Amino acid sequence: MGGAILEGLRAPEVRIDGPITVTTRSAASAAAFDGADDVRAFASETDPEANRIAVRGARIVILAVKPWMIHDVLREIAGDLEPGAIVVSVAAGTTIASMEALVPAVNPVVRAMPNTPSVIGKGVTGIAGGVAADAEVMDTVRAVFETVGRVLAVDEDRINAVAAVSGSGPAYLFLFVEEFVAAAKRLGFDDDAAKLLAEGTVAGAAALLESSGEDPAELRRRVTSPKGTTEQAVLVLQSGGWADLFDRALAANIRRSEELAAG
Ligand SMILES: NC(=O)C1=CN([C@@H]2O[C@H](COP(=O)(O)OP(=O)(O)OC[C@H]3O[C@@H](n4cnc5c(N)ncnc54)[C@H](O)[C@@H]3O)[C@@H](O)[C@H]2O)C=CC1
Ligand SMILES: O=C(O)[C@@H]1CCC=N1
Repeated sequence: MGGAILEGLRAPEVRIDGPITVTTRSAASAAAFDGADDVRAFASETDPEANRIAVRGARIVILAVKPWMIHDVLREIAGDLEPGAIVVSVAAGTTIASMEALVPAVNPVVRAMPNTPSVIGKGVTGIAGGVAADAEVMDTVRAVFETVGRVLAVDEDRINAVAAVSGSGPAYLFLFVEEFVAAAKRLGFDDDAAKLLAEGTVAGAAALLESSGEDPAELRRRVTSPKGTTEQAVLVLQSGGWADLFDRALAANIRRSEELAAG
């Protein structure tokens, strides 16, 4: 996810007082930035001080390690944070209070829940601030994530729900596409043809939804000729219990965030 945010931030139209400093675990990942003038990369595998060096002088520190690693990384960097530097975690199920307990009180903590379309500037990110995150801090964090898409500010008690909808949401869409392609293949299309038809349709429909600004129900109506073929397929799909399926899927997602928060 950190890489997706970085890709978005590096887009030519985005202006940042740089360079951006990143750390990765592996030296090979860091080496990918050799020669870049907009990114400095350090690898914790070869430089045990990597994270501490990286945060020195930074106004905003974005943590994108696995949820169960966030606290250890915060303990590692806490003493090197600039006074007032904003600490942003994108980790699922890691509470603001648990992070605030590990950094100086002068460092505002913000939780962000982005998603992978950030890599092409079409991300959706929910943000929630802790006790020291005043309006200026939230504006700054909003501005960072707006460089890679759209931003919704929420209270922290809604961030697990944001994760369930938009954070994980791309995976639901990709699962739909996988199933759609598989169904096309079962109708007799070879792999290439099934992908062209099914993936092309999903990509085209998503672009139409975005560019038209129309309600999806209206766009569906325009495809569904009365007494036509679409109507028959939609009736079958609607009989599949999607509301219950989605409710259960999102509830399972939120449950997992709660488990992660409980440790
Ligand atoms: N993948 C997604 O779509 C989303 C992920 N997230 C959150 O993003 C976080 C990362 O998830 P993924 O990107 O899926 O995992 P990932 O495993 O792809 O990335 C983790 C990164 O952390 C780096 N890393 C590991 N230990 C490190 C250390 N000690 N110091 C510096 N860097 C270190 C690794 O090199 C790797 O690049 C998680 O907390 C997850 O909850 C949030 C929203 C969406
Ligand atoms: O699967 C996960 O835990 C992360 C959080 C949201 C999307 N990916």
